[in-house]
Amino acid sequence: MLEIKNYSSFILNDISFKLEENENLIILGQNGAGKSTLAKVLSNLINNNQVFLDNEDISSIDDLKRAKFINYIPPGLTIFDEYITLKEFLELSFVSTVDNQKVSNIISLLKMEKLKDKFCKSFSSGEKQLVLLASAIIHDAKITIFDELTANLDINRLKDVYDIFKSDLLNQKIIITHNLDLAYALKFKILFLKDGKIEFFGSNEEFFENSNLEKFYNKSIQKVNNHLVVNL
Ligand SMILES: Nc1ncnc2c1ncn2[C@@H]1O[C@H](COP(=O)(O)OP(=O)(O)OP(=O)(O)O)[C@@H](O)[C@H]1O
Repeated sequence: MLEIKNYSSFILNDISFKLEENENLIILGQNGAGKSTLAKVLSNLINNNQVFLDNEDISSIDDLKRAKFINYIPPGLTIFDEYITLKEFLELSFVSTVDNQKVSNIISLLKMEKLKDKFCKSFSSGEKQLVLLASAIIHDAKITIFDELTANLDINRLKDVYDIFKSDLLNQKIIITHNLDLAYALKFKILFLKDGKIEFFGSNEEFFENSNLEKFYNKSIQKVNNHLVVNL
């Protein structure tokens, strides 16, 4: 169980919520609402004493154990080594012993065989996001937080990632996204942030009722015959 209690800062305002074991969450909200900041608080990249994993303050857990518990995947891949290949990068993603078979399996799962021995620095933005996903699967944390993982993916890749999110390949997931079709299709619980405050925390079904869509997105999106329609 993951819990945050009364967290406030100059960006976030009195944040409290609880996620049960293996309950997945989607975090929505406008640009600058505080989604990435909340993710960094939850993973203790922004140090605090208000986040608890199974009632244990995560700031008191040693770094290695915390890395196994919660993994924050940033929106972009930062590569410090110009000459690191995909295969080498993934080998570094293991928290403990490297399993080369697992690396090969993930590379074929994500259809990245052609990139295996190429330098990550040369990858396109979508490919870099797939590297981040592959790394998260290998890392295999109890909770993985994805910050805009799908922003640069084509529709086929988006479907692949959707299938992975729906599968048991990863444990508990927290997904920050601006893609409402993805959020709607995943059916995970929703947290909506506005100006650093939680405006909604509840079921996917309730969030995507037309009355809530109007409240949170004005008239720019509507549900018609169970499909989301954007009005630009
Ligand atoms: N280190 C910082 N110092 C000062 N202000 C910051 C810092 N980090 C974030 N902010 C501000 O806090 C607000 C929330 O930022 P955050 O990145 O959490 O938003 P977000 O909801 O993830 O936005 P987006 O959807 O655009 O990625 C923004 O106005 C941002 O400028």
